Amino acid sequence: MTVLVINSGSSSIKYQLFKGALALAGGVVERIGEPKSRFVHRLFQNRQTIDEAVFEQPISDHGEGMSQVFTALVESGCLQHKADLLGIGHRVVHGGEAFKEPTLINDQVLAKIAEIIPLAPLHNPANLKGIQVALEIYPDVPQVAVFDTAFHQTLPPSIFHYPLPHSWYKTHHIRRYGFHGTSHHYISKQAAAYLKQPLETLNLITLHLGNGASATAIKAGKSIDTSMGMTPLEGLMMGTRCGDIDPSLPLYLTQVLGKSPEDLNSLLNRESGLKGICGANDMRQVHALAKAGDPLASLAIEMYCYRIKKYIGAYYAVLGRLDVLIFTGGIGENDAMIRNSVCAELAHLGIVIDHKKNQTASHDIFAIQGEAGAVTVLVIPTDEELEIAQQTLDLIQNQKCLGAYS
Ligand SMILES: Nc1ncnc2c1ncn2[C@@H]1O[C@H](COP(=O)(O)OP(=O)(O)O)[C@@H](O)[C@H]1O
Ligand SMILES: CC(=O)OP(=O)(O)O
Ligand SMILES: [Mg+2]
Repeated sequence: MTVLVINSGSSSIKYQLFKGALALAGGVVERIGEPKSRFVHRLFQNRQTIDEAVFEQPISDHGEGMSQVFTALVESGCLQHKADLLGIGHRVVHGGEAFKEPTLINDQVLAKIAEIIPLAPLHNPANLKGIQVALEIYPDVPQVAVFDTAFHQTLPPSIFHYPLPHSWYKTHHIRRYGFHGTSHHYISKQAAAYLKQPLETLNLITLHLGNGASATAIKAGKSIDTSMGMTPLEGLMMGTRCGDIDPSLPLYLTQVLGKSPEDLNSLLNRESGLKGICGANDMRQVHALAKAGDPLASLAIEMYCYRIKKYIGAYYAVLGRLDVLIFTGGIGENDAMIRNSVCAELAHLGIVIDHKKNQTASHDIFAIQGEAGAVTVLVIPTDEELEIAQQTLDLIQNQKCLGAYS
């Protein structure tokens, strides 16, 4: 029996089909609603892609996209019938304060996710759309929502409150929530298993460095602070998002430069970060520009690493003792130069990198700390889809034990 995991974005659907912990197939439907939609369907064996089909034709909406995914899964022999699916797990970015754990989807849950839309206007409508479409196609298959915010529900009040009028929290739920929780949680468990130590005994800082980027301080297996806030805009510098800035800046942009709320949204979410400084948001391209002598690309890299370093210092202070520092995400997993710059001159905190180990190219976990380092530094490939599949499976099996499904 298999579990399908769906990560539905505003113009894309990413999916993976799992049998236990093994991914059988996966892919992405991109540019939905645009004339040049693209659907890539891959088959996996032992974590390697053994076949890839690319379809380039217009896909008008998420419903059509999801139907094509289902057809491709059946035609490539991954699913004989809908009944082969034990469950469907959906990534939902914002769960507000309502969802502290994976949740079986029903009408009330859908209504609650819709209620949270004002807190995550970029993400939740697309997630909801994916769920609605999957429910139409697979009405009898149990569906589970797994929230990016759930792992951070352990943040203490002194961390999750903003120093703003308290009534705003009461009436408008304005607080810090944190994101990428599925990834931070997954890599912390992977680190504990790799080190053969109970997670509860470890103090960790996890760095998820992808297009979006966030840092989390984890103590006794719980998130105690994280860099993203009410939305995924706060914290580290990202591909196109600014991260921490003076909160007066949007006021200045509105009052002095006449920018509208839509302009601000676009400027801060899509035109800032690496892209804002040097014009490129893909870190590989930023490196290429820097190598070619572009001073703005070098500046962007320097800013990116400095801001991560600052969070490491802050979280070290908060944790009191640091056992493990983890890099993950497309940049964290692949970019030795960024890891090196982030960790440079942190020997006074016990963070020392072995330059040779740091050059390792691997799809598995590897350690990169040097002999002189007291802190274990790990590179861990994240797998949010696998974590969602496992949480979905656990929940459905528990429900079955309770007799909710026959
Ligand atoms: N080999 C590499 N070296 C440096 N950066 C890389 C490499 N591979 C991927 N990246 C970077 O990873 C980022 C995307 O990370 P990813 O985790 O895939 O993002 P997403 O948030 O979309 O899941 C991009 O900036 C990309 O340039
Ligand atoms: C929450 C968030 O920032 O997600 P992503 O990195 O997928 O954009
Ligand atoms: Mg990712």
